[in-house]
Amino acid sequence: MERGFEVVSKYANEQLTLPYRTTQNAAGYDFQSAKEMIIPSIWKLNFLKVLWAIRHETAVTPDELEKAKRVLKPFLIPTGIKAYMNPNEVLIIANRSSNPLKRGLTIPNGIGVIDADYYNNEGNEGEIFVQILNFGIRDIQIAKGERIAQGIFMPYLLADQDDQAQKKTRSGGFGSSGR
Ligand SMILES: O=c1ccn([C@H]2C[C@H](O)[C@@H](COP(=O)(O)OP(=O)(O)OP(=O)(O)O)O2)c(=O)[nH]1
Ligand SMILES: [Mg+2]
Repeated sequence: MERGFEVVSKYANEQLTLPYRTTQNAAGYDFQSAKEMIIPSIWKLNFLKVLWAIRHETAVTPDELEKAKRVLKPFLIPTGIKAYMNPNEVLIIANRSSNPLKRGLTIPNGIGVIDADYYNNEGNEGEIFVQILNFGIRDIQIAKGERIAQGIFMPYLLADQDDQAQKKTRSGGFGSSGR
């Protein structure tokens, strides 16, 4: 066993498709969304009003502020998939190039870095999520099973000083190691 994909246990009975390549020399394994999701356009809220209000400390209703925070925060699309790989390998999650062009969907972290020690971590079993922000003018509906991003396995290198820093055991993702 070198590297590959498995369905995380909470999706065991949902007939998810493991990531796959669509052409002979495709580098990326396409990941599907595990759930139907609506990704609201960041322009949907009264964006300028909220920004103006915050900046000038004028009245903005708690509702407007809540909506602003919700819509401006990236959404995490669950894939229901975990990836195993050799310890010197990493899985890079990249956007599909058609996503920004056709649907205004961007991956705000640029790329996702899926560490080998994320697999089966005690916090979330290593489920891979795709961060998405919709900068388009329409809300976007993502169907369950729709391809949303691609994963590329790569080897990575260590710096000469690598053993100087103590290593922790990974217990989750998205800031689990602190700030
Ligand atoms: O798009 C992504 C990026 C990361 N991850 C998971 C896998 C990765 O191993 C873990 C940690 O990612 P990263 O190190 O980039 O984020 P962090 O903010 O430094 O979190 P942590 O403190 O958990 O390392 O989160 C995803 O599922 N999707
Ligand atoms: Mg990290």
